[in-house]
Amino acid sequence: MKAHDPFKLLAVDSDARALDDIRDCLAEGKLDVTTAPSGAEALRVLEFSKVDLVVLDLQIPDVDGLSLLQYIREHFKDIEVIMTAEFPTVPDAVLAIKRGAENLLVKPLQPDELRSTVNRLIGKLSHRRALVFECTPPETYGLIGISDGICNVIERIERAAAINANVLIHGESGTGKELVARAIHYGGDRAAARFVPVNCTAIPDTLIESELFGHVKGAFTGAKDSRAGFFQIADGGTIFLDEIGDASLNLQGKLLRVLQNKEIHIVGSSHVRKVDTRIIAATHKDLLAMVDKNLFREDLYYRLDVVDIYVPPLRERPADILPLVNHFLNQYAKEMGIEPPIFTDRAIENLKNHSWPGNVRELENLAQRLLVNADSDTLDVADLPKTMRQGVRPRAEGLQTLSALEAEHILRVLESTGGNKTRAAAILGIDRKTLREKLKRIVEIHQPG
Ligand SMILES: Nc1ncnc2c1ncn2[C@@H]1O[C@H](COP(=O)(O)OP(=O)(O)OP(=O)(O)O)[C@@H](O)[C@H]1O
Repeated sequence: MKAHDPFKLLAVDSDARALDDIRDCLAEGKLDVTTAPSGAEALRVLEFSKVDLVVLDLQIPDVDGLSLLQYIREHFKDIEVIMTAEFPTVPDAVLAIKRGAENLLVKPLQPDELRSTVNRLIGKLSHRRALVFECTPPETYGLIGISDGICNVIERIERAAAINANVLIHGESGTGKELVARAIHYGGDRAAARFVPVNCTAIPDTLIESELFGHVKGAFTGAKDSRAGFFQIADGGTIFLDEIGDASLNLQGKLLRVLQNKEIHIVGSSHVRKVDTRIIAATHKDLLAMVDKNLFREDLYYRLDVVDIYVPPLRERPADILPLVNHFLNQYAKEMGIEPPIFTDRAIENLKNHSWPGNVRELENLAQRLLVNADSDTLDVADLPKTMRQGVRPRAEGLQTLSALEAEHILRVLESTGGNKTRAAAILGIDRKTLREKLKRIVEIHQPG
């Protein structure tokens, strides 16, 4: 989508004459008007195309207009809605406004009133669209850091944003891969269309096609309504395939086919549909090693790896630690309405010596925790978590057993993920079950008696 594309208005009314009136009244504006005679048809339009504005009658035959309004609010939060009704009651009008409608207009519609309400909303939508285009972050794309590592990443983002090729981002968990993907999307000419993050580990094998390509009503048992898939939602925009290294071979095959043909089969429909979707994928795994072991398709790898961006771990760019921690302290202090505290030199030294297994995510969580617990305007070593208090670890004396070292590392990683076991397992390179067993053993060892 471009900044000057017309806005799309969907008029929903069971009365064909009312729909004609709306179309006639708004024909001259900066609008592309579509109509739907029922709620079901309206849902289909909403899910398969990018609508900006809906004029929705309260009394449509197959669904309560107020419920449809609520559905639109929950699923398409950027869409503006104007309700219409022939004999609206005061509670209806109050509920419509409460559920987020701009206005409730009484039928028969007065052309001047409809036009002025629509124009007001177009003003709002234009402003929002301009913000999307103008707010494209200039030099750093929202990435904080001064190290050579992060400067190199920013340079690669700029190059990737200027073209339309697929991108593969790799780096440890929490290094900022999703932030990089967003920067590429919002820094390029797809910024006005959607950025759709998809976690490849979260799609059950049985639902892959319907999740990716959508389905029509009745396509399978339980498909009560038509639903758009990720590729339709991201048409004109970008799909961010997170954890692509965990995609099943089945999912890899389906993705490869869309990348090759640039078209999708909506489940239950006999039509194919062209899609124009950019793919940015990310992983913390070594995909080439997986290709060697036949765990990742080589043809898919080369389709994704057109532009390659590596985000280094935080321990390899210690120069970024202070700017990052100060950025998060300022951000959260502002939200809490307090002055951000300042680190002592000793505390800064300890932050730099920490290995940051959870990377920037760990540092962000730490900043938040420090602020919540802060009881003075300085932060010293004693305020840091236990694992960061020693500074440089003792090397010769106080040597630990391998299992004690493992336990310490596991607990440190868990702390960095805020207790999230799935993420901790991913960072540690083990599955959740193994992590659970190891934790059980750690608890047993540390139990008194
Ligand atoms: N350079 C940076 N500047 C500012 N914030 C950052 C930076 N890098 C990461 N972050 C923040 O750190 C958090 C984790 O980043 P993100 O989710 O992008 O990491 P990721 O590599 O995609 O992690 P995962 O692989 O676990 O999904 C986010 O809140 C992100 O905004």
